[in-house]
Amino acid sequence: MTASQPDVLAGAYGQCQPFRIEALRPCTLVILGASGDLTRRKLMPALYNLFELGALPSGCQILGCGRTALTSDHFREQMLVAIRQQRALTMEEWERFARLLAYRRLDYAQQADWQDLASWLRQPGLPASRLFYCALPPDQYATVACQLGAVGLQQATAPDYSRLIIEKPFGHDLASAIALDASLHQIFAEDQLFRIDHYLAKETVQNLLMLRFANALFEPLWNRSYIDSVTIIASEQLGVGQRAGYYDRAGVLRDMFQNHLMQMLALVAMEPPSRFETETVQNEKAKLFRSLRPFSTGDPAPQLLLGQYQAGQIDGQAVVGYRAEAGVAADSCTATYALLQLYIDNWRWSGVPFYLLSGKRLAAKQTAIHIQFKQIPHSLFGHLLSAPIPANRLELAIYPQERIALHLQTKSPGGKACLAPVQLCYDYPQAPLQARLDAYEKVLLDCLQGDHMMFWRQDGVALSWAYLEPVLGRCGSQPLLPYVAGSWGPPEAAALTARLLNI
Ligand SMILES: NC(=O)C1=CN([C@@H]2O[C@H](COP(=O)(O)OP(=O)(O)OC[C@H]3O[C@@H](n4cnc5c(N)ncnc54)[C@H](OP(=O)(O)O)[C@@H]3O)[C@@H](O)[C@H]2O)C=CC1
Ligand SMILES: O=C1O[C@H](COP(=O)(O)O)[C@@H](O)[C@H](O)[C@H]1O
Repeated sequence: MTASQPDVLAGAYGQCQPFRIEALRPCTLVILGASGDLTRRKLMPALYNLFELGALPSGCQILGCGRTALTSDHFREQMLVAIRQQRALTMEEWERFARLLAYRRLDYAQQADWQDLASWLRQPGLPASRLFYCALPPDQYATVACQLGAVGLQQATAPDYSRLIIEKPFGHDLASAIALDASLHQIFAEDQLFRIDHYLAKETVQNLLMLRFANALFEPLWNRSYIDSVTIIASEQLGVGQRAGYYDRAGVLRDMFQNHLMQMLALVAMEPPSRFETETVQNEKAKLFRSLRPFSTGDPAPQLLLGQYQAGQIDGQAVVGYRAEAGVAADSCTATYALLQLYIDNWRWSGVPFYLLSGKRLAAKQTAIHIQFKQIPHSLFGHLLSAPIPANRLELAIYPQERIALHLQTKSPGGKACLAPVQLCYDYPQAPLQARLDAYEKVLLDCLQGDHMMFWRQDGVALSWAYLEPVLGRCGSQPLLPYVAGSWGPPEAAALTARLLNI
C-alpha cells in the first residue's frame, strides 16, 4: 500500500472520516451470477481496484457461482480478461489477486448444490463473514434468499455477519416490490439487506448533503421563496443495447425514475437530518417521498410527456428506432423518454415545480441537477439594458463533468452598465491529482463496512413505487410522442427542455 492510498479511501483532503481497514472483518464474497455482465464489467474490476488499494481485509475470498460449468482456472482467466479491458496490470499483480478467486457451479433450484456450497463455505480457514451478491436477474432473488435460509447460510455468529446484496429493479410495481421484500425478510433481517442504487455512490450525488448542510450559504435560499424550479436530468445517448428483454418490460419510468431520479430528488429536496447517520437520512427521504403530490391531482396538476425514439443519428452514425431494436416488438408502446413535472406538498416547496427528465438515444449523455433561482424582484438596470437579467442558477453536474457551478451576473470591464454572466465553478479534481473510488468500489466497501447510508431502505422503495404507479398507469393511455434519435426528445417538449437546461 503506498502512502497516498489510505487517503483515497477516506477522502484525499479536508476533514475526513478515517478509514480503518483493521475494523473490517475478513469475509467470503459469494457472487451469484458470476458468468454475467455485471460481474465482468463492474464487480470484478472494482474488487481488483479495492484489492490493489489495500481495502479488502486480509483473508478475503471471492467465490463466483453460476449455472455455467467453469473450472476455477477458467473463471480466473475470464476475470483477467475482464479487468484488462478496463486497466493494465502485470501478471505478477494479477497472480496476487487471482489467489483469492474460485468458482463453483450452482443451479439455484437444486438444494443439493446449496448444501455443497454451504459445506464449501464452512471449510476451515475461510472467513465466516459472508457477503452474497445477487448479480442475477431479479426474479432469482427470492429463490436465492430461500435457499440460503434452507442451508443456514443467512446466519452468522457476531461479530461475523451474513449479508445479501441485491440490484435494482426491486420489483416491477408496488405489489411485486412488497412481495419480494416479504420473501427476503422471511430469511434476512433488514440490516442484512443492501439494495444498491449506483447513483447514490456517485461523488456529486453524495456531495448534495455536504453542499446543502455543510454551508450556511445555501440552506436559507433552498425553498419556495428563492427557487423557481428544479430540474433533474439523466439523458443518455445509448439505446437499449442487449437489454431489450428487460427494458421493453420496464421502460424509462421503471428503469430510471423509480430509483435513480427519485433518490436524487430526495437528496435535493429533503429536510436536514439531525445527524449524518443512516436512519436519520433514510427517515428524511421517506418523509419527502410521502410529501409528493399524488400524480394527476391538485392545482396545478403535474404534467407528463412520454416518448419513444425513432431512427436517427448519434455522433454522426445512423441508429435504428426503438421498435427496430433486436428483441423489441414491432408495435412496442414502451416509453424510452419521459419528462415528469411534480410538486412537493410541504412548507418548503409549495408551488415549486420539479422536472425529472430521462431518455435513451438523446442528443447527449448528461446527468445533472439544475436549481433555478427566481428573478430578482426589481432591476435597477432595466432602463439601461436591452434584455432582462438572467436569474441565478446552481448546476450540480454529475456527467460528463463532475462540477458545481453557480451562474451569476457581474459587471464586465468596460462601459458603464455592462452585465455579463459568469460561473463560480468547482470542478472535481481528476486522478492522478486525487485518485477516486468509482461507484461500485464504494458500494462494495460500504457493504464490507455494513454501512447502509447510500442504499435504499424498503419504505423508500415502496413509497417510490406508490408515487409512480399512477404515472405508470398513464403509459398506454396518453400519446407516446415520437422523437428522432440524437435529438433532445419529442418536439412537444423542445421549448420546455431548452428553458430548463439552458440549451
Ligand atoms: N449489467 C449491468 O451493467 C447492470 C446490471 N444491474 C443488475 O444486476 C443484475 C445482473 O445483471 P447482469 O449481469 O447484466 O445480468 P445477466 O443477464 O448477464 O445475468 C447474470 C447471470 O445470471 C445467470 N442467469 C441468467 N438468467 C438466469 C435465470 N433465468 N435463472 C438463473 N440464473 C440466470 C446467468 O449465469 P449462469 O447461466 O451461469 O447461471 C448470467 O450470466 C440484474 O439484476 C441487473 O438488473 C444493475 C445495474 C447495471
Ligand atoms: O441503472 C441504469 O443506469 C444506466 C445509467 O447509468 P449511468 O451511471 O451510466 O448514468 C442506464 O443506462 C440503465 O438503463 C439503467 O438500468
